Amino acid sequence: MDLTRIKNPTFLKQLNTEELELLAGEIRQFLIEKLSVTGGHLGANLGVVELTLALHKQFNSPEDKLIFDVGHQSYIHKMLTGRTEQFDTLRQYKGLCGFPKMTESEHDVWETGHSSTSLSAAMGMAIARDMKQANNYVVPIIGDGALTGGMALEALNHIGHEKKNITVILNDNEMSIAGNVGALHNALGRMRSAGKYNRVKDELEILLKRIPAVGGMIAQTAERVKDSMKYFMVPGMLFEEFGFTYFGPVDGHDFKDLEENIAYAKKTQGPVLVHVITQKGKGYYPAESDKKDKWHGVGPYKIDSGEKIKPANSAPAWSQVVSDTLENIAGKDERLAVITPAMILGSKLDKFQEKYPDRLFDVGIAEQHATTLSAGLATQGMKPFLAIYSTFLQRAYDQLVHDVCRQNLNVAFGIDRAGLVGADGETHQGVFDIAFLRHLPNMVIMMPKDENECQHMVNTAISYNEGPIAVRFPRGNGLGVEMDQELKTLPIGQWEVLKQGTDAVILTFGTTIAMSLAASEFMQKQGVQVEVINARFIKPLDEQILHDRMRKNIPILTVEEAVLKGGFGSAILEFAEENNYHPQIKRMGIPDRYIEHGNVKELLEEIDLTKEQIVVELKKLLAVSNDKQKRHDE
Ligand SMILES: Cc1ncc(C[n+]2csc(CCOP(=O)(O)OP(=O)(O)O)c2C)c(N)n1
Ligand SMILES: CC(=O)[C@@H](O)[C@H](O)COP(=O)(O)O
Ligand SMILES: [Mg+2]
Repeated sequence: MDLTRIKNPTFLKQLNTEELELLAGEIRQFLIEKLSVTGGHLGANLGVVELTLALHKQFNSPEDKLIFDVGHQSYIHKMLTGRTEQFDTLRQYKGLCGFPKMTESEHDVWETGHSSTSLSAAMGMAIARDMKQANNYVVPIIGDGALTGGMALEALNHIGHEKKNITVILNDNEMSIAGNVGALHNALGRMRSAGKYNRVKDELEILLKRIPAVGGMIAQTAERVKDSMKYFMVPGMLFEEFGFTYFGPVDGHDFKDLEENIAYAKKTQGPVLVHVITQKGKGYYPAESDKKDKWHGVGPYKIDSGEKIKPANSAPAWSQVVSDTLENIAGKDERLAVITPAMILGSKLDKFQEKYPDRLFDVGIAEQHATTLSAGLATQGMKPFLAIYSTFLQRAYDQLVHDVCRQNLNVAFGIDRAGLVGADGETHQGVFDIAFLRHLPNMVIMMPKDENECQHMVNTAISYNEGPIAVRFPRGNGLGVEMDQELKTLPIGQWEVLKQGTDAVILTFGTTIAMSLAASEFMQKQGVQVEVINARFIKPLDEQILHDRMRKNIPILTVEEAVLKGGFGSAILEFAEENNYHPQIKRMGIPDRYIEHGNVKELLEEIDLTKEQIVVELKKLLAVSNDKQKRHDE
């Protein structure tokens, strides 16, 4: 079938099992081909082809609300809702988003990207439905990994209490990005092996109803028998205790099983949970057989061999530099414990885990727990290093404020994916961490200019014992610089002059150093000497340098790949105001809006965070400054 002709999912209602199976095969083939060029979350999507088809056949989207948790597995949903022909632009600039996006389709009723929000959103939609006395279905689809997120458990608790009609589809593939972890994961494992329960319960109820209620004794005893059997037989007892009717485990690749159980669930009053067992990567051997992550998220690859097409850059990944440094230090510092909230592979910590299995803690998708656990570790004299993406650290704001910084605990944060991340887009850009960390008392924030300075900053963070400290670093690979053999500790708050100059100064750090140096070189050719300083400590500031430059009234340009509001540039403005200086200051960075997906270069150009714009801003600064000087001299 020509998949690009699918405009909406209603046609599915006419298809029988064989036709659905045929369609599933075509969709799988389409995804394998398209993503071999664009990359994307192949493994997760290959696992939900049948499930998504069955859901769109059984429910009437968008009246019925299909809510995809994390949303990385919504490609089939997008294909069924008229977006197949956009897949050549998947996760590209101005192209198809890799997560649900309301502006793309009315069928995308909730936007995700961060995990574990679907049940709470579903509860909100169910309450609204009931207040409006409507009767649509609300159907969150949540993975076994996302279910380990605290929000999901908060929502289960509330939904079960309110007994709202919500049909939760648990997509259980035993995987998070890597293998799933946690007691809940183990409980799901028991449920997977427990076999069918629902029909047994129904048959039992039919049998019990046939027993003549002699004086009620038999019926009461029979009821007790049923309930006690329930404890032994209900694989989903955990969910039944939460007030849900549990259906499953259901074969997530068998249309008959899927449709039968979804139909059952639709007829059931109150909260329902359908436990669907799927296989991540299904239908593509290189993904299915992958031991690490079942091709959760991949770049381009060769279809026949499954060989991944590596990008040219041979420099080590920033995450690898951090992980290797942790490994180096772990051998010398018994206090070190490394914590990751379900990102062991993204943070390149698998090798560390092999070498130090007792000092690496994967807590699941639980950033709040990870942060306060780290704080608890620090109270006992240990040195926790929390490896966490900038965007996911947002989940733990109060733990930062209330547990870590207020108690001034020695927690080190390795803030990965700091800055624009590119293809994952607005839900994942790591651009807010400076703004939400800088105003926290006691917090130290630094960012390295290259991998060599990165290893020294990791070492500095671990040897620092005066409170919380964060080293932030970007997604991707480093610059390929020479690495020192000996680790150093950097003096806290000390900046580094990279290029001398007296006419203006650029204060910058991390990924915007290169464009700043290039702009300064360009200005030098025009006879203007622009100093470039590596402001590698975002907090505390290098006050000695600032007093010196501001006293001389040198125009200052700050450049950062982070939000302007509350960012590093704001700190410079605050310093001038607090010390009664009045230099010309201009800030460059991320504007006050969300930055969508695309490659980082395109995104930087979109927001004018470029060498060319730095030159423009420098010229404007100098013009104003010269004018001021002229008026002053007259
Ligand atoms: C708050 C948050 N933390 C971490 C992630 C990174 N992440 C994306 S998908 C994923 C695993 C999700 O597992 P599951 O829900 O089982 O979905 P599957 O990929 O197995 O289909 C993780 C940890 C995220 N998106 N959001
Ligand atoms: C969907 C999700 O949140 C993760 O899969 C994320 O996309 C990983 O990002 P990296 O590719 O930067 O590790
Ligand atoms: Mg999973």
